[in-house]
Amino acid sequence: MELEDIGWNEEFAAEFKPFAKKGWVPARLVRDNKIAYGALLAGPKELEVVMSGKVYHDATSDAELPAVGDWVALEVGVGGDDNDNMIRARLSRQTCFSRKLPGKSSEEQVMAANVNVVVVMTDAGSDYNPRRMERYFMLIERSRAKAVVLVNKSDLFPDDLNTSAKEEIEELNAEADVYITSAAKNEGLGVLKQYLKKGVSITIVGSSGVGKSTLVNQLLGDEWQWVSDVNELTGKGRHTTTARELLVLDEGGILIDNPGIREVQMWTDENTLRESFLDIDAIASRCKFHDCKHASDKGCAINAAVESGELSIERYESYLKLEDEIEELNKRRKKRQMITERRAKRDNRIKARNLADRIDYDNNQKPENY
Ligand SMILES: Nc1nc2c(ncn2[C@@H]2O[C@H](COP(=O)(O)OP(=O)(O)OP(=O)(O)O)[C@@H](O)[C@H]2O)c(=O)[nH]1
Ligand SMILES: [Zn+2]
Repeated sequence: MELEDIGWNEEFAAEFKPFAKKGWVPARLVRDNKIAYGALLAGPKELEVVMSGKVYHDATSDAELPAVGDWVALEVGVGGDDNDNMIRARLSRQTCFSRKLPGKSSEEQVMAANVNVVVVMTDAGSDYNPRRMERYFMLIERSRAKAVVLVNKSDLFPDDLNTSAKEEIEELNAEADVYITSAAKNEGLGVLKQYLKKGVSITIVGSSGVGKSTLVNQLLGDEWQWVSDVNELTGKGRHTTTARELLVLDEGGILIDNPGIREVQMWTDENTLRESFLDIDAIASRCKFHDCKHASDKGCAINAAVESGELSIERYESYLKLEDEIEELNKRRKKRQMITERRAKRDNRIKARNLADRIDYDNNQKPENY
């Protein structure tokens, strides 16, 4: 395995020159364990690494800390205890797939660095939501990666439905490549070959249950050939490598899949939910009473629409559940935000765990006029 196989290129090499003079080596981060990172080096070799106090302190926000997919300059074998591989610098990101955390408008969370292609999975059925698709496109455009959309589960829907979803998505974003696929039946996936080339990093996003894992399994093949040469070297079996968030596919291409990306599927909000019921809102505006609960209220336009067949009963029921769903969503988000903040505080403390860093860190924690 060469560095090029895992995404190294001329720009990275140019930026790395001064670091090479110090005896540091390039590595790509394949895992973020919070306490330590996993890094893949030429060889191939996989090492546990920690970030230096300088890298930690120079980061003015969490988004600037090393993330999965980043290229770093590594000092191998300093000290002698378990902290002996140190991230000395992070190279500039050529792309950066990130999201703004809900509630903290300025806080950015990096899901993966240096991703070249983001594959969005949806289907032509209940998952299909043009507003959500637009928001994915927004994230991808900001990341500077290429957008590829799979209208999956094509085996479950009529051809014309699949085609109209595809065409509508193409209208939303002329830059995106859109394909109809069935991950379960391994149909139409061949189009991904054009992206899965040596050194190209891709990641997959989409709602829960849309087929992401099924696609990953198809790409990896039945034998789950995770960077087999690395495995031979480290003696790590398939179960120990599942924690790795960056995989080199045998046929070429690098797959990045981590919890941050997985969670993007929950990244929906009140507005998106409400927008998906705009048609029903329009009907509701015809209700006789302004505060109509659309249950058995007199003069309810929604009830009338259900009776006349203009509105399906299923859609009516999900509309009634909307308010509950929004409340649930907001509760979940608040909880997640609290956990994230608490965890971030703890992790930052742990990351600065070697002694010098720790002293540095503690000094910085003191008030200015201490
Ligand atoms: N009919 C059909 N079923 C599919 C297809 N792709 C996936 N499925 C099924 O849909 C279900 C969910 O698929 P997953 O691959 O686990 O979905 P996921 O996106 O990874 O879901 P999360 O792990 O929750 O994010 C499974 O039962 C799959 O077998 C498809 O193309 N056609
Ligand atoms: Zn009503």
